[in-house]
Amino acid sequence: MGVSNEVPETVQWNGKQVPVYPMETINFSKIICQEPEEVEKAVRVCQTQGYFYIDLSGIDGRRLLEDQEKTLQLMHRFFEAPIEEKNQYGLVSPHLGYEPIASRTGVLEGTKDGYEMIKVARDEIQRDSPHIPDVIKNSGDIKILENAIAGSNLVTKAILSALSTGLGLTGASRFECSHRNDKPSTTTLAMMHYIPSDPTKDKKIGHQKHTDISSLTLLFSHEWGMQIRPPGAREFGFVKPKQGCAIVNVGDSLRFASGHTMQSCIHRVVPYDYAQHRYSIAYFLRAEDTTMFTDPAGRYVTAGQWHDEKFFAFTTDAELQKQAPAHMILGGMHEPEAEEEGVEVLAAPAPAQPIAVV
Ligand SMILES: O=C(O)CCC(=O)C(=O)O
Ligand SMILES: [Fe+2]
Repeated sequence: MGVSNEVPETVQWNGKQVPVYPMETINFSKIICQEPEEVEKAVRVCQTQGYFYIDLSGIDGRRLLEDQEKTLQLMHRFFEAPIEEKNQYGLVSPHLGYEPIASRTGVLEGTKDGYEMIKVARDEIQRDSPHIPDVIKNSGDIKILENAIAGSNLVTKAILSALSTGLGLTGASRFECSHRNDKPSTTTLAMMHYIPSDPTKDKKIGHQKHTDISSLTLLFSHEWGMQIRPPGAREFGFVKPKQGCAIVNVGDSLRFASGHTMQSCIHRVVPYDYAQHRYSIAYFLRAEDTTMFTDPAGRYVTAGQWHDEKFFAFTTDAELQKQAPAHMILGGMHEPEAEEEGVEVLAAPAPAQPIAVV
């Protein structure tokens, strides 16, 4: 079969045809220069969709792609280590430390999550003796983590700055002014490992449906599994990993800071190939802890408070989570009548077939 560059519209998954949603691509090199057309496109995409690919394949972004490959190697070494070594400091705070598999609600009714995660906070890595487990704390490892964090910070800040320009924000009202590098925030690099799982029988599955707390999330993964639910869409569908690109999600903080005009991306992770391990790296650019905004309930809250409340909702047991205000997990985004709640209904057990495109 010939190789096609076309994105297939649907893919066979879990016994039915599931959409593969297209995403716009924003060029990082153009964003750095704030080229007006690219800036306008970024604003439009954030207002209408809340997600896009950022193309890092040019000279300016390529280094970051290399840093991510090094981070992946480090992650393999970390996740293969014994649990006592991974859990040396436990979860020091919500944005720092190790979370074992099944710490949160899973993607299916009655399941727990199917991933383990190590988070290294941007503020923490700059301390003299950061809480990073010894297994990834030699000087080479620290350099890799620093580069990944600093590079991701540059990319997300450049996007943030372009969005401010595109919205005509000036002075202190520009988004960067509530994301200053030297002010405390929960900004963090999260490295995740999803274990192989079969949704027809396993009880530790994927990553529950949510919007991110962050302002912008920069996400790298070579493997399929990420699903989004675009604004107004009746069902979840996959997004395709794209060579040379990372995925950017708008999170709650930027939605709130934009007066709720930007869309927070509703997403989740499901096992695509049930036998596959999946690795993802997410940089969560968050607002300074003391930044104030109005949440979907009309409360005037700090970014720190929104983070803590939402983190609690994520990690609390499923019954309590259901009692959390509806706007909490989805950041005030609305879902049209749930035609399907996806994988809860497990029609057929067949895993997805690999797709013949690159
Ligand atoms: O693993 C992924 O691809 C997404 C992870 C995610 O949505 C999150 O950590 O917020
Ligand atoms: Fe997320």
